[in-house]
Amino acid sequence: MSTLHYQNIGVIGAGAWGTALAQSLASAGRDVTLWAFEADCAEAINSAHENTLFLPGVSLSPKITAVNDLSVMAKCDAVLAVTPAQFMRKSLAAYAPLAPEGQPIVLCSKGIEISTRMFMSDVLSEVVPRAVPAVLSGPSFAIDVAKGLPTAVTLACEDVDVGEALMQAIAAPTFRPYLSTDVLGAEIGGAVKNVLAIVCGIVLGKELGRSAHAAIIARGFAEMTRLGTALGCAPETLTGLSGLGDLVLTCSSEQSRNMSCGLAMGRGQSAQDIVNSRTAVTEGVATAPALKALAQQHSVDMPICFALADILDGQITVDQAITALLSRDPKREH
Ligand SMILES: NC(=O)c1ccc[n+]([C@@H]2O[C@H](COP(=O)([O-])OP(=O)(O)OC[C@H]3O[C@@H](n4cnc5c(N)ncnc54)[C@H](O)[C@@H]3O)[C@@H](O)[C@H]2O)c1
Ligand SMILES: O=P(O)(O)OC[C@H](O)CO
Repeated sequence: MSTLHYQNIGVIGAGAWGTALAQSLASAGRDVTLWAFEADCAEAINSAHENTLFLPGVSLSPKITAVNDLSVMAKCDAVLAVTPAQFMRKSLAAYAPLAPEGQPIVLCSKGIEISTRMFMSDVLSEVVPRAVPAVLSGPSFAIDVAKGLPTAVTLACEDVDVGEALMQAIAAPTFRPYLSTDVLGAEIGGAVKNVLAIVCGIVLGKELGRSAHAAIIARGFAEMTRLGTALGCAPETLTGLSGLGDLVLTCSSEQSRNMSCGLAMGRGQSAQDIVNSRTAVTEGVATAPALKALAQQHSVDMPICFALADILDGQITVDQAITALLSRDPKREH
């Protein structure tokens, strides 16, 4: 049992997920300060207790204080970083001069930075090296968590004492974190499953059937495992909540932004048009090319993920990708 105790929790990023996490933390009795990038979003949360921009229709706890000023985060015992992956470096860089030595920063976003092929923990170590890094990831739709529907997630931190204290702070009646020390392993699942969820959406949008859908999930999991193994992650992390757990959720629900993006692509819309029509982030679209580059750098074959990257950058059409995947040489399963 850790002797550390975290009561004041900051959340950087008031999108759907940051807001849902703030709500869950408040339900667990924590004092929560939620930083919103948009000043009017912070104002709406404080005055109407609703995030009308990113999580409309959920009545938020009045115990959540929203701010538009990052300096408040420095007074918190621990901070959750929840801005989309492609904005994470910018948000952390703005916070870096304020961050106290040894403050735990829990990365809750899922993706790989396009320009550097870095996972969020690599970005954090580079930008705020004096923070203690942790990762929270697993099957968790923001709306479910905000409504108090139950789920379980992986909470990874190499410092076991800090990890245990974070687990105590984040655990809520219907939100159950399981502790791990495999930070990178916990990040891989979240990044790769978003890419695979788009592919699963395409499969269903093209009406290729549930058998093809299940085959993509299983072969996609094999790709995730190959990458994780090459990068030194523990196999049990990949079969856990942040890996297989989140893959199953995201690939099987139209509620997922990534899955629904794929569905629309399978029905003929371009990814760019879909992304442009949304205020919400579709992380897999940005992560797919970064994932392809990272996997190639490590000589890891991920044909399903590569096919999506090639569709997104216009090298091949959806139909050509399907034909190419189906005409690969037969192989051993393992
Ligand atoms: N929504 C979910 O169900 C869910 C669940 C688990 C994890 N996540 C992950 O959480 C992360 C955040 O997703 P979300 O769903 O909360 O976001 P969202 O789609 O609800 O909102 C978009 C977010 O982007 C921010 N933003 C837009 N422009 C910005 C800029 N220039 N600089 C900084 N921030 C900017 C907005 O303030 C807002 O917080 C993603 O990595 C996502 O994969 C989401
Ligand atoms: O809506 P998505 O596709 O961004 O998925 C949300 C969460 O990551 C599910 O765990």
